Amino acid sequence: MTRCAVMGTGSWGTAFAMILADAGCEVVLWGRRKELVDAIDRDHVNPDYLPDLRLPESIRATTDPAEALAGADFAVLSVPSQTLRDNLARWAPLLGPQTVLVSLMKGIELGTAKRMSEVVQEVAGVGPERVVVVSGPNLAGEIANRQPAATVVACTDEAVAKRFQTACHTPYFRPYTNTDVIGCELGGAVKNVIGLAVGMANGMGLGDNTKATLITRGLAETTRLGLALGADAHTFAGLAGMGDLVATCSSPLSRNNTFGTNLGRGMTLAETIAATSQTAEGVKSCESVLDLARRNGVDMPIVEAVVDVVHNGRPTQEVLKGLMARSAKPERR
Ligand SMILES: NC(=O)C1=CN([C@@H]2O[C@H](COP(=O)(O)OP(=O)(O)OC[C@H]3O[C@@H](n4cnc5c(N)ncnc54)[C@H](OP(=O)(O)O)[C@@H]3O)[C@@H](O)[C@H]2O)C=CC1
Ligand SMILES: O=C(CO)COP(=O)(O)O
Repeated sequence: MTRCAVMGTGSWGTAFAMILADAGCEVVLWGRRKELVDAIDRDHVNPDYLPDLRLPESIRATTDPAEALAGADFAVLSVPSQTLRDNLARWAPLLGPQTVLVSLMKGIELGTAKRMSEVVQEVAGVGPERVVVVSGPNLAGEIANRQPAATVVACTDEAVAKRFQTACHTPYFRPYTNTDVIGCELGGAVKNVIGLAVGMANGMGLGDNTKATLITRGLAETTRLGLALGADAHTFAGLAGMGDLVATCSSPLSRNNTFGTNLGRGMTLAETIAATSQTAEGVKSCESVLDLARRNGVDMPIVEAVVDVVHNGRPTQEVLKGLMARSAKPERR
């Protein structure tokens, strides 16, 4: 039986543990808070993140990373991106020699501008063939209801991607493989930033033309960055690109979209942060995505606009005016 450790008892870690258990894997969830872990282990419910979901009884939970990772075929990493490096440094000595690390995270590291799979390789000291990325239109709240969804399982080694595809394939969750890890990760990280922008437009009372423009031009700048980094343009037309962008930008379940909506409605950054209990990766990753773009000479005006609002305190109206006043240019260049 395939054994999976899921590191993180947040909304996606918990929903993904359910997927793996439903697909027939033996699953141990690791969480850092004893009271939450005890509730999952005893009551088969995660009251803090997905209180309406009754988890499969086969899922065990622990606060001991060694217990979670012992004998794991796959270590599925689901903590906020900016905490991965420190967490993984503690977990790396506990990994088996064959354990494949799976990133569910959609962020870029601040300071280094590294993708999560790069951080994993560096900290765990493993090659790219031991790192899998899962990314797609996968709002945890919908998956927890076992609503049909698809995703992308990416690894440079297609055989490894296929192994994890089998491990997480259920009647309601359909994983496709891809060997373009860079494209899949960028799709996941940048869509959060575009989700913030679309949320802002929503909060400002703007309509579907504005939102469709931000989505489409957002995808154009994501693709530009991806091509500069060696990704395959086709990935951005797929589930990890367009698919996730559409889900995030249209759903009130998206934390990034909701965060942007609150800012667009005129809440201050401090008020918006106080109103957000879960991880909205784009809030931090907008800065690291912009950093990555600048390091590679790529123009990302929407990402820059989001940074201006979120981190430089510029009013949304003024930033939007600035985007519209950019010089006229051909759609493709
Ligand atoms: N939710 C979703 O729909 C989806 C999320 N993702 C991605 O999955 C990743 C995880 O997000 P998600 O589960 O949604 O986030 P949540 O905010 O729901 O949960 C965060 C989890 O990380 C834990 N955590 C927070 N800070 C630390 C830390 N410093 N060290 C260790 N653990 C910590 C939290 O523990 P505690 O409860 O103790 O604070 C909690 O278990 C993100 O990168 C996100 O973009 C991808 C697809 C879908
Ligand atoms: O990544 C997600 C859906 O695919 C979840 O989006 P949020 O993090 O914005 O909630």
